Amino acid sequence: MAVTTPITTSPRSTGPAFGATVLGTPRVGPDRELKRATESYWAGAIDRTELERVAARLRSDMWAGLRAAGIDAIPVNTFSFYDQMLDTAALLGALPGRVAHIADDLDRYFAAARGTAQVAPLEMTKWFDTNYHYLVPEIAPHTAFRLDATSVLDDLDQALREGIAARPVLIGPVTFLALSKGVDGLSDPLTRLDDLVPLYRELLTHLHAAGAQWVQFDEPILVTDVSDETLDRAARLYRSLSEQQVRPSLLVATYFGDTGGALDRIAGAGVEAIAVDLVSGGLDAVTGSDALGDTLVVAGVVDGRNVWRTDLDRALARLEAVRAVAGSVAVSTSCSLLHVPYSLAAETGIDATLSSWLAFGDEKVAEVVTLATAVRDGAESIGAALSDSRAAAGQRSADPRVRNDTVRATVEAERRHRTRSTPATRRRVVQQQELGLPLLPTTTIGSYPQTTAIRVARADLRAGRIDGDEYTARMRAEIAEVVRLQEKLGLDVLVHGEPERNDMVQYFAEQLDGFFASERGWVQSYGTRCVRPPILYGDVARPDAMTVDWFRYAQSLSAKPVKGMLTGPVTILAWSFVRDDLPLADTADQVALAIRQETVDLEAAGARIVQVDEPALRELLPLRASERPRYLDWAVGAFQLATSGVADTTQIHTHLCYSEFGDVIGAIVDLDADVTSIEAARSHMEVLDDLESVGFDLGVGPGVYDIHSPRVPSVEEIVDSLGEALAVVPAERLWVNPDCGLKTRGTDEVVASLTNLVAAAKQVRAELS
Ligand SMILES: CN1c2c(nc(N)[nH]c2=O)NC[C@@H]1CNc1ccc(C(=O)N[C@@H](CCC(=O)N[C@@H](CCC(=O)N[C@@H](CCC(=O)O)C(=O)O)C(=O)O)C(=O)O)cc1
Ligand SMILES: N[C@@H](CCS)C(=O)O
Ligand SMILES: [Zn+2]
Repeated sequence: MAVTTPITTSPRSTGPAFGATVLGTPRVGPDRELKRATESYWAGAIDRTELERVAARLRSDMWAGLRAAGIDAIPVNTFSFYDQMLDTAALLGALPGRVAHIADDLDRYFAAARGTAQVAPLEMTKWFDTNYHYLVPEIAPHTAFRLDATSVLDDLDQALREGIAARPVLIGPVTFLALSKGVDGLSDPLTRLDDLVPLYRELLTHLHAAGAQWVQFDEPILVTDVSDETLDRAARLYRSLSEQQVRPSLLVATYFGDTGGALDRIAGAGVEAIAVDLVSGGLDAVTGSDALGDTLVVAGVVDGRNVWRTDLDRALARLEAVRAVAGSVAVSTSCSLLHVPYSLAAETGIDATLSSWLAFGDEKVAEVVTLATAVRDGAESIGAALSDSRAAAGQRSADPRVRNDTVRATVEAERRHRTRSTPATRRRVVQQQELGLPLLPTTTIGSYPQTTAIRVARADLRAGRIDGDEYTARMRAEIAEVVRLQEKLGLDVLVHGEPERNDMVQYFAEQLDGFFASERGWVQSYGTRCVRPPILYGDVARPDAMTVDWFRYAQSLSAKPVKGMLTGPVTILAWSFVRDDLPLADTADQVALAIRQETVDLEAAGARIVQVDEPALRELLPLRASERPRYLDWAVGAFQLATSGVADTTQIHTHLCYSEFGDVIGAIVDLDADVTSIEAARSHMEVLDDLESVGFDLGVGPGVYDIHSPRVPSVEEIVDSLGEALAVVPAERLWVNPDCGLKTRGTDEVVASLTNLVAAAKQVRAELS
């Protein structure tokens, strides 16, 4: 791969021009080395020195790889031991006061991330519309911001010692505060933006003195519907930073959407460079701007969050359009590569044809460099790469695995089946006759602890140490154990525990046509937890039933109803790498049809209740309000298509979690699920008020305790939660369940918590009768 030299005219300030960069990198390690080292550190198996050695090595390898590939401006400080928002809170002296007593800075940091027996962790929530979760900093009126730049400066120092053209990356102050939570009476953390200015100015001074020539401020908040007031504040802030005499050049990075009017405001504030995401949109904002004549535009033409090979012709056309209006242009990924796996080279089970359609992290880096070469030397200089790109695109669109006319015809024929014929209130009556459940029925969300024994069985199967029969026997033993436990605890509606699922999306993707499930394509979801998003490349069909045998076995062990347990179409899409050659709404209907077939098969196998989980319903909600109604329309439609194939007597449950539901409350009603279990413990049941206020009159199970914490809730606490719920929801519609599945918890905590949950339900039932 040709190494690029600077290709552009110099921007205003001192930083050297560059032609090829990425906005950020994965950090967990190609083989999840950081995950293993961090978890070993937590377990006391390695010390801090060893953990830091692993971290330094990962950084060093990443930078060396980027440099060798031809990237001429390398982002640093994109490493994190847990999360970049938490790092920023630490940088600004804004860790919560409740961890201040912990002397060791790393342990203090981990305490804020994970909590300890004494202190609660920070809340965690979705990073924009991705499957990455960040920790939500808490900002009070009196939070005394104080700069602690040790970590950034150490990172920079390591990079410069290794001869890296390093560009430190920081979360921009506007995004940092906009995503923080106001506490102790502070309603809007952004009102404290001016208080951060001196710290960021001081930081620029330190970074400049240490040798940084560029600094990147990540401001993805600017692609959302921010108010004019926020834009004014942002422009003032960057004006104030750019007016500083001695400093590195400033790059403000926007990504995940269209910058709209924010682009001109930030360019006009005097920063030297702006990064724009030209994959999710944004070209019109750039070409329509007359404020970029002196600005280096870092053009994100290589998709940083999906895995398709870049169409080089299309990317070059975009780069040309940018070059026509910008002072200069550099080629980049659309966002950090945090959201894609490290390298296609690690995948051994993928066929060469499919592989030729894809680009993971390493391959995207190579694409950036190729495009930068074309910008510098002309398109003819990358003739071979252009031919390859065109050949792969042609081959992909003609491949028979991509298009399945039977699937398309069936979806077309079934598409109108989106409603259950009988209204929910009448269904409730027949379902109650069928199920005969007590008032306030108790249940769980589906998964029980994924024990080491379960994971080892799966690893043994993969490695050929055991065969399929032995694996089935081990999973059945787990199911039997979980059913026995639930009978003993006295739960009313049982689950099989999901031991056979490596992941609630990947498990289904592995069995559906149209998906490729990677072996090593790990992507960080939060902290040390990773997922392997499947790649959805073709029309989706269900060759065989996916869950029926496990259900049938579980139901054979108990007279109580066992829930059939499925993942819904929206969540399957949200946690996969989706097609870029078919509208998401169409793919959603294909997945929905497969799930519909499964619900019908489960019903035929004796399931009286089928749960279709949609924890990611909120996650895919577009960042711009104007695009939301269209999304909600197809998302709700897909759920309805998936769930309306069963008889009135079959009760459909759904489960929602990981989000604030305010923006999707109407959609939850429209799902028309007979029972909705929903995360509520951390928000003190507020979601129930929201639901009832829009006329929700279906069954609801607000989570009565938070499964994200190891804490065992007392009977009294759960009774109190149920009291809060009963103030809003009539007893006939109220269910009792935890917030979410129990897969990440230990068995002892689960037994103790569910014992209390059942006792609390019984106590409240007795009070009601
Ligand atoms: C509910 N959540 C989910 C999201 N996205 C998903 N796709 N799935 C989800 O469930 N997004 C929102 C949240 C995020 N929450 C979590 C929670 C927990 C995890 C998690 O625990 N991840 C595991 C990996 C899970 C998995 O795939 N397990 C495999 C085994 C994988 C493995 O490590 N194998 C080893 C060999 C065996 C061994 O030694 O254990 C190997 O390959 O080296 C399985 O069970 O078969 C994690 O470890 O991070 C993720 C998101
Ligand atoms: N049924 C799944 C839902 C998680 S959101 C579980 O229990 O893990
Ligand atoms: Zn959940």
